[in-house]
Amino acid sequence: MSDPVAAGAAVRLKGLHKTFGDVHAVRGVDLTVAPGEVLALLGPNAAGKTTTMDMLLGLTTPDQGEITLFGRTPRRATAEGLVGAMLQSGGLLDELTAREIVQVMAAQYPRSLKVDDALGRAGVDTYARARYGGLSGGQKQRVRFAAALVCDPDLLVLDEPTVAMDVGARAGFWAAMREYTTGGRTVVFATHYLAEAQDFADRVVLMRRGRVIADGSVAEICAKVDGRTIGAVVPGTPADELRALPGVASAVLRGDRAELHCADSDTALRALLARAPAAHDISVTAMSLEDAFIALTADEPVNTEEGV
Ligand SMILES: Nc1ncnc2c1ncn2[C@@H]1O[C@H](COP(=O)(O)OP(=O)(O)OP(=O)(O)O)[C@@H](O)[C@H]1O
Repeated sequence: MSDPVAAGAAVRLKGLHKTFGDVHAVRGVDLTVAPGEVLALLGPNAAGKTTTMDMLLGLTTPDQGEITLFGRTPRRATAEGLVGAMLQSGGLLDELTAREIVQVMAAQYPRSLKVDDALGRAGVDTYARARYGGLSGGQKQRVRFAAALVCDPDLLVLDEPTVAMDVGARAGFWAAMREYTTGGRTVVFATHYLAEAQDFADRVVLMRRGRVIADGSVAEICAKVDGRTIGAVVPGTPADELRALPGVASAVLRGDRAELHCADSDTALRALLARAPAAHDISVTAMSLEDAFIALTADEPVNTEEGV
């Protein structure tokens, strides 16, 4: 490894490919994650996020490519307790209590947090003695989080960690994550909640059809998509006239309030004020992460399981 960043990387994926029958799920993913980085993996359904994470953790073998975690194989890094994971798949034993599950996990590692500490950080204290099988979906997620944390890992890998959590549980989860990352630890998480990526990630990697199509900070990803949105109250101006203004790509009118999506917002704003001099309450905003996500994955069928 000649690249010093790659040499000291928490995660290094090089030329990863994975095929399931006819489905080429991951098609040449290269990714280096520095220690201390919090990386959100985004993409539509079937983009290859879970397959990439499973390979990263050594749960699935790539057809091609190399994976190292802190310079070790995934298996070795996991055995040394450097990696904690919270995955969509893999059930925990329904008969055990939350506390027993975390105890079993802790016993497998050379160093670990105190079980009560992990339970407390994950917000499980109040139902630690309840059987796992009897817990709600969001409560189970938090037990999984405690189980991932207990080895006191340097890298946490989380696949849609807040699925099934209510608003309060989700806020508690991210507060615990902030505490965990304060010490410079690394997190790779996949999510469909773009606000979580926006609020929590240092870096966003956008996947589509098995490839990385954008990689950067939220601001950098948003800047990949040209355009801005102009909002304004425009009394008596028909939508078709707004749509026809130079610089405007599309327009939505709700009552007198217009939202103009613009390829060239300077030109559009001048034209708007010329056409509707009474326009007021004007705002010009950059693309949100959601706008960028939709634009960059635009021809992707929504909610399909097709990967080819
Ligand atoms: N074990 C498997 N057997 C067959 N096909 C699989 C398997 N695992 C994944 N796939 C396929 O690989 C593609 C990528 O799936 P993957 O779960 O990695 O996507 P994802 O980005 O995590 O999607 P989602 O957001 O829906 O969780 C999909 O087409 C999926 O059907």
